[in-house]
Amino acid sequence: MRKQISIIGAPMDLGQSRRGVDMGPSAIRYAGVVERLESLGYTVEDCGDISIGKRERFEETSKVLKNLKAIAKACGELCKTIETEVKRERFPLVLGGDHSIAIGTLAGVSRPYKNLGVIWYDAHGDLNTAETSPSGNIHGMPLAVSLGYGDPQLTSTGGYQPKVKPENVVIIGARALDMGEREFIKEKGIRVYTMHEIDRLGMTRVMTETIEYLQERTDGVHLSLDLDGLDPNEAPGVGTPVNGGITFRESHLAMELLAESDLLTSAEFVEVNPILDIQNKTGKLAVDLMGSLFGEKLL
Ligand SMILES: NC(=[NH2+])NCCC[C@H](N)C(=O)O
Ligand SMILES: [Mn+2]
Ligand SMILES: [Mn+2]
Repeated sequence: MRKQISIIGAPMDLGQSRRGVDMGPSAIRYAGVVERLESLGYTVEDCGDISIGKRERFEETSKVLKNLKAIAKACGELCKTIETEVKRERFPLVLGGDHSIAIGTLAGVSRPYKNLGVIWYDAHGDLNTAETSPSGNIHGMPLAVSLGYGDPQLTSTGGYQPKVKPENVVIIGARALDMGEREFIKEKGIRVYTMHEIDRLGMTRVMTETIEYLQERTDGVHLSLDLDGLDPNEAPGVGTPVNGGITFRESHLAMELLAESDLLTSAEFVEVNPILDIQNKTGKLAVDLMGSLFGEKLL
């Protein structure tokens, strides 16, 4: 992986209804992300936070795409910031914020690649559109948007689409998929390791298969890690917790195997909500996982 990391905060909370996730980037910084990565030999530049435009929250226009305009605008800005860092040949590490920011992240990281791979580490598929969403919350839609499905104000982020092809996506940790998402997955042939496969095959095999699969077909890989992919016992500070999740150990193993593969070209850690958290446990967990992802060894 590139030895120079650019940290970009995206304090977004408009993609869902629980306040506080906009403080996620601060919580991750307090947990010592910069020092942790520097201790591993990286040069780290904290680019600060992009601006989100909270006041537009009140210009509610649609119940099926809540805060659409403000989210589209912020994602456009995030995309531009990331593109600048990519041009500087730095590794973009984005801190969320709710998962709707992935629309901007993927728009920002994907342009140089013909076949960007995406690992979506999440309890959810985030494959809804306005038609299938049970909530109208855009944080349940960013993967669909990045595949080219959804409102044009979102899919057009960065001025090109799609950002990712369905065959280059691997979802890991899924255990709460809406009906429309299940159909979408089958129709598009997206590779998914649900909790069932993680239990059955073990994380080593899940990650080995994922890495081999992406190595064969992609020219860069983005990790989009939603902290709710982990079990709520390990990650209590998330807005949409789902029981029966990936453990702390399994997640560290997954990060270590990714580090070993040297496959990643960008990453983001999202949905850390300090208001719902217990003494920043989830923020600290995010930094611990980053440690493993960037090559920390036990011995
Ligand atoms: N990034 C997330 N935590 N997404 C949760 C999405 C929950 C549900 N599928 C919805 O569309 O509302
Ligand atoms: Mn999720
Ligand atoms: Mn998510």
